[in-house]
Amino acid sequence: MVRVALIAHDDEKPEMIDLVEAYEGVLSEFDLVSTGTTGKRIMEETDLTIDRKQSGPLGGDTQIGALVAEDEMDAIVFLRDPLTAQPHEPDISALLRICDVHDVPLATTRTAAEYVLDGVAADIEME
Ligand SMILES: O=C(CO)COP(=O)(O)O
Repeated sequence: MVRVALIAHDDEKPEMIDLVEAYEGVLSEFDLVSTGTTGKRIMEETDLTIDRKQSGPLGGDTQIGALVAEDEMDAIVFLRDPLTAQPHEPDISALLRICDVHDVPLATTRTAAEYVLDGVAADIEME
């Protein structure tokens, strides 16, 4: 099954909820993983089931990075807040880097996320 991670910083969580509601049908076909609070919010607002890792500042990005390193992730949607410093910036950078290393598609904005999710869904349909 296709495995997709959903992560959003606090200021981006409303955008993530809006995106997930628009793509709920597509996302319901995927095996979803998320950082703690993002996953909690998504499950409160939708019928999706998500494997919630730790909250980002407590290691959630690192846990998802480990899945990328083990070639267990197919795509990452990470709606980052570009205007606010995060205490766990090293973990965030490490996740972005390991996605580059393993060539895992990573979207950090709403529009990029739509392209990535549409692409992953199209790949499934072609199989
Ligand atoms: O901080 C995050 C990603 O770096 C997101 O963590 P939460 O989903 O727990 O808010």
